[in-house]
Amino acid sequence: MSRLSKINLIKNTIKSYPDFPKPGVLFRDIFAVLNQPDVAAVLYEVLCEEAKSISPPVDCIAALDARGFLFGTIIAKELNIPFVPIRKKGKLPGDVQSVRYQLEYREDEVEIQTETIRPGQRVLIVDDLLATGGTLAAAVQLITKLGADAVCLIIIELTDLEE
Ligand SMILES: O=P(O)(O)OC[C@H]1O[C@H](OP(=O)(O)OP(=O)(O)O)[C@H](O)[C@@H]1O
Ligand SMILES: Nc1ncnc2[nH]cnc12
Repeated sequence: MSRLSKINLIKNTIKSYPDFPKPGVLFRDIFAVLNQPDVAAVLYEVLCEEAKSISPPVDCIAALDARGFLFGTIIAKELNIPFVPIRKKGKLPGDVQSVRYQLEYREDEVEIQTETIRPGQRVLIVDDLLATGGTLAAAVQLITKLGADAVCLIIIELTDLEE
């Protein structure tokens, strides 16, 4: 299967739900892909190929709570590099760095354990979806605060939030 066919298969499997969780939001459900093992395998393959092609290579994967975890752990295993969680406020023990941000339909705060990232590392941030970009921007800020460099890998980019 060509790369384009793989991407089209993934795209056509993602389900869309109008007006969820509130009017005006077209919710894209990545779980529809994980519900079909053959399509999930294609998605994992595309993500791992993408992550492996990054040059210079990344030192670890930082994935976003919660849907980013579904893909970040698989990429980390395939590349044999550490997995680091970026979680919603109050869920990670020990010393943490925090950043507050605005989502498409609410406000939130994300945290990372300071000991998980070393200055100078190249960190691949993984998430399922980019809407306003607020979550990703907050994650990049967290990585930067710890003195590391951020590279990003996102599955779905919403190009029109009014859709
Ligand atoms: O680009 P943005 O406007 O910031 O939105 C994108 C973020 O919103 C969703 O996560 P959510 O916070 O809903 O958490 P979940 O993964 O736990 O469902 C999604 O998984 C992204 O992380
Ligand atoms: N439109 C959307 N679909 C799925 N997850 C989202 N997170 C933020 N906006 C979203």
